[in-house]
Amino acid sequence: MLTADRLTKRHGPRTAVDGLSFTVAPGRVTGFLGPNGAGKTTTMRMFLDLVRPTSGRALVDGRRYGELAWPAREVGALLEAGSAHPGRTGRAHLRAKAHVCGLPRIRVEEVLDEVGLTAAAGRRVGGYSLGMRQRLGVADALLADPGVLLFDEPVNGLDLDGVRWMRELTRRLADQGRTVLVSSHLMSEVEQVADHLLVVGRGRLVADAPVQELIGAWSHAHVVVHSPRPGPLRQCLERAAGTDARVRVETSGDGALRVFGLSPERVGDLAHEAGTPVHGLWSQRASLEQAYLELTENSVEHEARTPEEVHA
Ligand SMILES: Nc1ncnc2c1ncn2[C@@H]1O[C@H](COP(=O)(O)OP(=O)(O)OP(=O)(O)O)[C@@H](O)[C@H]1O
Repeated sequence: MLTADRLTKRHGPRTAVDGLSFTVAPGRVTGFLGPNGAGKTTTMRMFLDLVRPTSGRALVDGRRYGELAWPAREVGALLEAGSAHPGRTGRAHLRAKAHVCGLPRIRVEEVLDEVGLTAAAGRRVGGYSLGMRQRLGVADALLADPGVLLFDEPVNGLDLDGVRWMRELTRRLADQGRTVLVSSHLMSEVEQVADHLLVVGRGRLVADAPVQELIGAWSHAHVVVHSPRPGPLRQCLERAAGTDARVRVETSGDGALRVFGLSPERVGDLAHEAGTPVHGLWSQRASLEQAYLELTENSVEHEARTPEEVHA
């Protein structure tokens, strides 16, 4: 379990992390989502005592990292590819860490096998591809079999096979009952692997909810209607909406009308009643990615909100 309690980090006048409070529960993958510069890396580093909070607390199983009896056995992290010395072999890098942690050498072979690096373990890290370095970073994180894992942008630079492998691995680790926090700046990426999402923008928490709940609340449908006479059609739709605040009509760049709060059937019937020709009419779902971009773009003005509040 990870707990951020009013966690704040300032660099001079710049606030990187601004009063974040959340918990990350075991047994599920929690996506830590936000655009570049939102404060994800800084937050993760505060859990590992690599960055000292200006105020607030970052706790691993209720304690600060520095207070953990066996930190490496309690929390593992993949922060950036390339932290291993380029002149060392992958195996030597892991053996050195195993030695420090008091682990048997056989454990090194186990994790090498788990991340698919056994064949390359005797080669120098300097010659590894980015994907191989990511795998070595994961092996390093898993070496002491920790219950808590922090992965910062783990799929950056990976090819399709590597991305799939990383997804399956994070799922497996969560299914084993571990606490898994995975950061990304892409909704499309975390959406596929996370059970729960923490969304940050400009250092502040803007959403904290299960992925399914966010999909339900953010992917609002609307009707797109093309007419050679959009003006009269718009007037007729707005008249029919009356005082119903859920109904909204917008004109998009290509002249089509976007109608929120009415079914496609109702829009078709209203156009027919008004005698306006319709050249196209369909129902469309706004993507979760789009909703996320809108939410984080304006995040500086917002407090953390539930999905219902986001679209209220
Ligand atoms: N040591 C530092 N000194 C000054 N500013 C910093 C420092 N570390 C981070 N920042 C700033 O704090 C903000 C948050 O950075 P952080 O790296 O945590 O964001 P991020 O969400 O991980 O983004 P990215 O995906 O780009 O790494 C950014 O504006 C960054 O420039």
